[in-house]
Amino acid sequence: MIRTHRPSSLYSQDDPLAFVLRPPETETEGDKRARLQAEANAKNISDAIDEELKLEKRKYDKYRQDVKLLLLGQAESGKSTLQKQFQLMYAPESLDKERLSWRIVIYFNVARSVKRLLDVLEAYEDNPDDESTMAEGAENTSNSDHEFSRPGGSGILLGGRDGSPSLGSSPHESSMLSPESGPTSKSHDQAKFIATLRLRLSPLVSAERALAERLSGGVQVVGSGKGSVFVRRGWQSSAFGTKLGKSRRSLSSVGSGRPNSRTDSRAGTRASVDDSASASLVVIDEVVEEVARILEVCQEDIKSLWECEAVQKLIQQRRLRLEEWTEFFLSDIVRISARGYEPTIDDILHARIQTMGVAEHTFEVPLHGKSVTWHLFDVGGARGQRHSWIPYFDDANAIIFVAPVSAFDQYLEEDPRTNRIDDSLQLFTQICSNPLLKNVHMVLFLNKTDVLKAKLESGRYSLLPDSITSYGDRPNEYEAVLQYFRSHFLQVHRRNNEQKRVLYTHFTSVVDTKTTRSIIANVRDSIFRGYLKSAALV
Ligand SMILES: Nc1nc2c(ncn2[C@@H]2O[C@H](COP(=O)(O)OP(=O)(O)OP(=O)(O)O)[C@@H](O)[C@H]2O)c(=O)[nH]1
Ligand SMILES: [Mg+2]
Repeated sequence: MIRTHRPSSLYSQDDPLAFVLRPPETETEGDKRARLQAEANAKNISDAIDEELKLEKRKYDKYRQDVKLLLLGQAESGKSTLQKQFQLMYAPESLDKERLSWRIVIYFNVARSVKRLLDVLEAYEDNPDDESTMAEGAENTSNSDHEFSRPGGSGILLGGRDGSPSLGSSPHESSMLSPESGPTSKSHDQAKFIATLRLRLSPLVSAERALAERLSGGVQVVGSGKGSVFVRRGWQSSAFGTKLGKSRRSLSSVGSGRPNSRTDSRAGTRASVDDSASASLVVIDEVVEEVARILEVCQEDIKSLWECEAVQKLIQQRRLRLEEWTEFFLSDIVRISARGYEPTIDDILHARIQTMGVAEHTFEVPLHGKSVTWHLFDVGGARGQRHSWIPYFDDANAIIFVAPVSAFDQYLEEDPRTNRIDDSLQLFTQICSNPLLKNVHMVLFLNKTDVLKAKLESGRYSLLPDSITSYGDRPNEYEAVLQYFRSHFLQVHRRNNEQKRVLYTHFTSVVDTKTTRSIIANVRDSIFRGYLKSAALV
């Protein structure tokens, strides 16, 4: 019946394709065999392609059902540290296997911190009365007009109003130099002491550049802060795959800027490396071994530098502001410099290296006796990195936005005019209002609460109206400050919440494994509730 409605040519008894493809009448037996063989080969290839497509489709269908979680937030907010906590919880053996490869990062953190202390002392020696004498990374005093700026760039960040600190007086220093009494000879001896330390520590300071190059594979990221070192996912295996006995690289051979080919070629692409695979290499690197030897020799000098009165006084006066990891590693330098040192999990959680692009980590997370694959996307948070987040917005199920509440007195490394809390609020506004993310489960981590607490308890920091314009007459106490910052973030969310979605907020210190574990479990459950609903499994 249907036939009658169709053009007659379609109902021809002869298949036109078969007609064209039919063998020539002159085909010999040999030709026929060859033709049949070619047809069989073509069919095999076609079947293989079909199978591959089916596999891809299955993978894609599964990927669609997996949980995709983005960790977003500005640089240094704690995203990668949170990723390590996920790894510790759901793939602990992979973090354990990576343990040795973290040595280079920790050594780099130590070398850079030592260099920084020496730079500050030098600047200070040259100009002891200049309150703006501070090292790189110290706060900028100028021209921001946001809520968290200091009115008129006043001295809240500078401190140091009670005269010039005197240099040096650690036990090691006294025993070395036996300073004479009297201010002139003391300051002379102290200057000599610092000069001696500078000389003794020069191999470590020189090694800093070599370590940076080794870590970054010579890749320089423009516009992302002074001297920052970025790594991609998988750096543990790709950057230090040189095993002893094969093409050794020593301190003297680095500095050529030779890029690591894998690190380079993947720029702008998704970097996805299986955790267990990347971690299984035993990494022995000549550069690292040489730095380990230098550290072993220098440990007492580093300790003296760290404990010396000049440094401690500059810290007290907030003329020298140190990052969390500097304090953590220098306070424990003897352990870290010991022969055969292996980083602990706590060391790994405190180690600092900037993330480049977007790094995907995959975990199997248990759910009702089964397991669901979670893809965790840890992004680089510096301004120059943020463009790379966007391709991941499309199919994200959940976001953890990490905002460091301790950063109220800090400015972006990549833009010293922007206060870090302001930047976090602006970024959070963009995330909350992004139409691609309107159905995403949103979690906010107000992080580095331990650092905030320590700052406030030191009595050296204040949020009173002279430092933050809208703080009003609230008390300068931890709880009040936390609630104040929380209310700012909640307000941003409320103003950009047409979908009436819930915002789950947590006060966190993601270097603290115990508390972070229970927060992760909480976040996992809330994400799963949404996941089950959307997967129509309940
Ligand atoms: N004390 C303390 N230190 C923290 C906390 N969270 C992160 N850190 C430290 O802050 C430094 C920066 O943390 P990362 O996790 O590398 O920051 P990130 O957000 O991944 O930074 P980018 O990769 O540059 O975007 C590391 O040395 C961490 O150990 C915290 O809650 N408390
Ligand atoms: Mg990171």
